Order: sequence, then C-alpha cells, then structure tokens
Amino acid sequence: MFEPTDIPDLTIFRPKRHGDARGFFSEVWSRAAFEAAGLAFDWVQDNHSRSAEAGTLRGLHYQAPPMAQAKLVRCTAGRIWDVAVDVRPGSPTHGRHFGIELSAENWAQLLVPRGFLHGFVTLTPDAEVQYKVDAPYSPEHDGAVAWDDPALAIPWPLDGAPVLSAKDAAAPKLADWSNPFGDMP
Ligand SMILES: Cc1cn([C@H]2C[C@H](O)[C@@H](COP(=O)(O)OP(=O)(O)O[C@H]3O[C@@H](C)C(=O)[C@@H](O)[C@H]3O)O2)c(=O)[nH]c1=O
Repeated sequence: MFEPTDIPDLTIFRPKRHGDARGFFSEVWSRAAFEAAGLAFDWVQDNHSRSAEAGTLRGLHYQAPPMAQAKLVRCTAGRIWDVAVDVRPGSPTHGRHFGIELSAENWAQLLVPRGFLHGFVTLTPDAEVQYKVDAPYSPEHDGAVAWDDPALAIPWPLDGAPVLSAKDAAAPKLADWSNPFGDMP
C-alpha cells in the first residue's frame, strides 16, 4: 500500500479499490493506516483543481516556513505527471526530482513532505487533482521555482510549450532563488 521512492520521506500510496457491480469503494486517506506506517499528518485543507487542456503545467510550487505544506496528491479525473523536487537544505538527495503518473485509473497518490517543490503537468484534457495540505494557504508565503530550470533537468512529458499561469512563467531559476527551508522546524 505504501511504497518508498528513491528520495527519503517521499512516499507513494496506493489505496485499495474494492470493485463490485456498482463501481468501487476506496479509503483514499485513513489516519489509522497512515499512522501505522509512521506517517502522521494533521491535514487542514483539501484542494481541488481542474485543468481544461492537456499540457497544463502548474509548478514548481511551495509555501515558505512557517507555513510550509506537506501534500497528499491524487488525480480523480484524467491523468497527470506529478513531480516533487527535494530542496531540503542538507538533504543527501537535495536537488533530486521524482516523477510519477497519477490517474483516475491507477489511483496512486504521492505524499510530498515539507521542504519539497511540487508541480504537475496534465496528460489529458479536464484533469482534476485533489490534495490535502497540512498548513493553510498563505499568499505571503506562496512561491514558485521555474519548472524548466536546466539545473533541475526535469524530463516533463510535454508535446510543445505548456499552458502556464503568469506566476509560473515568471518564476525564478534555482540559482536566483533564496531557499527558505533552512528555517524549517
Ligand atoms: C493554492 C491556493 C490558491 N488559491 C487561489 C489563489 C489564486 O487566486 C487561485 C489560483 O492559485 P494558483 O495559481 O496558485 O493555483 P495552482 O497553480 O493550482 O497552485 C497549486 O499548484 C500545485 C502544483 C500545488 O502544489 C499547490 O500547492 C498550489 O501551489 O486560487 C487559494 O485561494 N487557496 C489556495 O490554497
């Protein structure tokens, strides 16, 4: 059910789907199951986004401490390529990225700890992404790093230029960015 990745603390969660003639039932998050796996989070907000076009890229985003957010991300319509980048100061995997397809079919989720950048690109039209966060939205702490920074070299599955927000199109490269996570508790 829980699978480690090659980045410590970045975890894949594959909830069981109980299929029957009506459809399916699935526990998409359970405090007991997560705590039994050593994953205790106090989620405070559920987010839901929909992107009309395939090739819509949202990222790479973070909230700075003390409003840093862990995220539990899933895709409930269509397919996305979800990416997390470890920017925890002193982490042995600092700068490393991890990507995974999340979809309404594979029902996988990605648990992104605090101290990571997070983003995704939609692989189908009308993709819907839902995620829990463990700190409230704070526009003053909201930030972005360039999705296409060559220093990160993320192989986004894109066919041409992505659809971006103005904020993401103007995001700084890692070299021009001041990492706020050194102050993380
Ligand atoms: C993230 C967020 C945005 N908003 C508002 C601000 C703005 O008017 C509108 C759209 O915001 P954004 O452009 O930041 O939305 P988006 O680009 O979808 O941002 C999200 O991207 C993914 C990859 C993440 O990891 C999230 O944490 C978040 O940063 O919604 C909230 O009210 N609450 C929130 O928690």
